[in-house]
Amino acid sequence: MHEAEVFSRAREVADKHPFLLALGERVRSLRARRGMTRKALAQSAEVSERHLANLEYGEGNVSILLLLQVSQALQCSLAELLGDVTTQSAEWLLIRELLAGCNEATLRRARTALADLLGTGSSHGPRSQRVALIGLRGAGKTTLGKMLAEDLGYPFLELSREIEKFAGCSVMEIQALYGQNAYRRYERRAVEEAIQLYPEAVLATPGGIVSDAATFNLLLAHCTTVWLQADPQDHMDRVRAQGDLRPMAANPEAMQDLKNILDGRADLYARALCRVHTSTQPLEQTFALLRAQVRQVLLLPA
Ligand SMILES: Nc1ncnc2c1ncn2[C@@H]1O[C@H](COP(=O)(O)OP(=O)(O)OP(=O)(O)O)[C@@H](O)[C@H]1O
Ligand SMILES: O=C(O)C1=C[C@@H](O)[C@@H](O)[C@H](O)C1
Ligand SMILES: [Mg+2]
Repeated sequence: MHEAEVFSRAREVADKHPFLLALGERVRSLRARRGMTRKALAQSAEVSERHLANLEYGEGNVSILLLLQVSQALQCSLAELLGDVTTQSAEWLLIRELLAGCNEATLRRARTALADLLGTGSSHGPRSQRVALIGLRGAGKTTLGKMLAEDLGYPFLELSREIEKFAGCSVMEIQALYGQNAYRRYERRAVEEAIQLYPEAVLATPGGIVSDAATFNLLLAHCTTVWLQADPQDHMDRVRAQGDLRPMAANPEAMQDLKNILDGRADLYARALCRVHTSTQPLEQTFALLRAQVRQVLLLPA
């Protein structure tokens, strides 16, 4: 090849987006694994050979629907084409296959068995005497958490305050100055430190703690978790009653946003070991229900 030609080819590759180049490489390698010619794959995916060649060489910006057709023709998931970490080795692929189609109860058993195998589980031995209250804003984590800590004689820890101590500024400032990812790192560190320092404690956690799977896994593995539930209207009213009008500020859709967040997180909050609904009775009675459940789980006298 002429030197100028080599140079121009190298420029062409350098100009392509690395993600598209890697995507193309995965398509070629999967096609090879299936023993398909480009023509055969193009026919099966109902795309032109030209389109497929572009995809395989990282040219153009392939449409998501075309990618879906190619993944179906290759009998793999879109995640595999996109290079998701859970598809990046034979073992990952086999684990995915084992779990595909399992119902939620089986997945839960698999998760706890895996956590035990990896030494991060808690299903052996007595329940952790570290009680973590989770739930959306206004659920009652702080109020009920303090009451429970006093009743059990354990220290009470407000995780947001611990985060603020590390960061040297308020949660709002962390989020505004350093962003959501930095906030999540502080949150993880606060959970790790609480686990290390307090074998017995009641933790009030920030409402969004379930958003980070690694942090939430830590919490589930090392704490006795309780989901404090409430009706959306109660969440809203309680937060407003505390003088935080942010959810309402010039936002007529605040209630819908709150419901969406609650819906989006319900499946995660529901991983908690126990749950107490706080909208069905007044505070003192809710506390009695919480106290009874926690004492039963921790094998403490009623
Ligand atoms: N049945 C109930 N259970 C819990 N709290 C109740 C109940 N009825 C009324 N409340 C009131 O709701 C409020 C709950 O607020 P609290 O600050 O404890 O919630 P939180 O979960 O800590 O919220 P945040 O995530 O904003 O920290 C308190 O003022 C509490 O007195
Ligand atoms: O519910 C949420 O998403 C949040 C609740 C707060 O406690 C903080 O965790 C943060 O502001 C996010
Ligand atoms: Mg609170």
